[in-house]
Amino acid sequence: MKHKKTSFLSGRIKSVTYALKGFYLLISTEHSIITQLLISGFMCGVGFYFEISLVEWMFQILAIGLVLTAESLNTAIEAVCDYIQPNFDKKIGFIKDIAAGAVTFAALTAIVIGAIIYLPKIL
Ligand SMILES: Nc1ncnc2c1ncn2[C@@H]1O[C@H](COP(=O)(O)OP(=O)(O)OP(=O)(O)O)[C@@H](O)[C@H]1O
Repeated sequence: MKHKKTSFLSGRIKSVTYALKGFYLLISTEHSIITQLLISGFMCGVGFYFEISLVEWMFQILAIGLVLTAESLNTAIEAVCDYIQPNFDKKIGFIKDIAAGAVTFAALTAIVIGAIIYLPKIL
């Protein structure tokens, strides 16, 4: 699809506007993202409770960002799949499964980071 030629600056501003629109759509309509945000908020509360260090906060925030990013990309892949093939299709099932697998990678990483931060404080 051809777009009208825009200047570098207005092109960048438009891109940021679309990205913010996507961000708003994710946090306001996608249940998986809302669930992850609630878990992230809870983990931040736990972080304040245990008064974790600056470095621990940095790792926790990185882990949260990693999971939210993976979940968001998975949501986008699911949306593309549902758009191009709304009916049952083995290949679509495979694509959705591996996209969900990517979220599992991120979630496992976050769990390990959480364990490294909190287990010594609990045990
Ligand atoms: N069109 C399809 N054809 C074949 N298998 C599908 C199809 N749609 C979904 N599946 C299977 O169902 C699983 C869940 O798909 P779905 O799109 O419901 O993801 P979800 O993670 O449950 O979605 P949500 O993020 O909305 O909760 C997929 O991983 C895949 O195995």
